[in-house]
Amino acid sequence: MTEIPKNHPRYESLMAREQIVAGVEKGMTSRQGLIAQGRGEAFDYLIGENTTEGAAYAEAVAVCLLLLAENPVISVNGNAAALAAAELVMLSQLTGAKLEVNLFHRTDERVKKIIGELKENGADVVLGENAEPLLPLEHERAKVERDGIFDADVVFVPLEDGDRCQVLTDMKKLVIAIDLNPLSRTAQTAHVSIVDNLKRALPNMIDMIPEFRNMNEEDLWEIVDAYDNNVVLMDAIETMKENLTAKQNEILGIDEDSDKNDGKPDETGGKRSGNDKRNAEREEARRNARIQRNAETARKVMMRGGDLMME
Ligand SMILES: Nc1ncnc2c1ncn2[C@@H]1O[C@H](COP(=O)(O)OP(=O)(O)OP(=O)(O)O)[C@@H](O)[C@H]1O
Ligand SMILES: CC(C)(COP(=O)(O)O)[C@@H](O)C(=O)O
Ligand code: BAL
Repeated sequence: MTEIPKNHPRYESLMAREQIVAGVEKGMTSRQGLIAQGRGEAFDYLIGENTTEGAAYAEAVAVCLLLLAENPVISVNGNAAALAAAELVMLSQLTGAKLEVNLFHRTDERVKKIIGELKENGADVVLGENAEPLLPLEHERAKVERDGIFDADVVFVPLEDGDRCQVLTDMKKLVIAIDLNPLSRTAQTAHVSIVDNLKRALPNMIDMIPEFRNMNEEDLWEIVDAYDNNVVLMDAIETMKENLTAKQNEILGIDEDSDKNDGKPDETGGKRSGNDKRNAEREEARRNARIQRNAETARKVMMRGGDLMME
């Protein structure tokens, strides 16, 4: 393993690479997983390598859904096991969700190794070894356990493929996905698409659990019902556009802050101008508008999900 100094500007991302490489060396992660991580990194760069407001919102709704579900299952693949085995186990213990290994590049050996890794991190039972081809798919992701993904009402699929995501939603399950690519078929198909790095999303979700754990079901449903996945996807794409525009302006030497100083000191001791204040107000208004739009259109998407669950 290459020693990565903690003060390296790309520390987190380089460490994740080391984890994925270690996962391949242990026989848990596929070599294709290295490429998938690279695609994720590219989108992470565009989103600013931070959890956006929209992603945090999706993470909160995902926690509510996992707490509401009767038979929630967390689907684990080779990348997720390499990046966050301990967090997956913790999330399963805190929400009562089962863990099931489900692989695209499936081999019995990899399934066993991933189960072993989850157990080493404290998991008691991990499904996946007795999977049968129960999903209408012509590849290995069709193999699921009857008591696990097949019977689940909510399936949490960190790093998922669009095909299975579609099939699971067709089976009237609620699907939560983590995918840094808001354009992927997975992100577009899931009911809750968390456009965030798996390594940030899982700890965030674990931290949120105490906030929601003692809420009654009605209040949790209210949060879920008010959610609109389209707003979250739009927000992720908008953030990427804004980041690209800011970089473009930087290259062009356009100083967005040039006319902002009118001499008023801000809380950091610097200067804060009327323009600056107006920009902050505009940003606030824009954020409120997004949330407003969200509230207005939310019911359509998640109520539909809620109805499906009731059927
Ligand atoms: N660490 C990570 N955190 C979050 N997302 C990630 C991470 N690593 C990879 N991804 C995303 O996971 C996805 C996994 O790759 P995969 O090849 O299955 O997607 P895909 O074929 O593009 O999916 P789809 O069928 O949904 O269009 C990629 O879209 C990538 O952006
Ligand atoms: C590499 C991976 C993201 C995961 O593969 P597995 O661990 O076999 O489910 C796969 O979905 C792919 O896109 O190639
Ligand atoms: N994204 C293609 C393979 C899979 O994840 O199922």
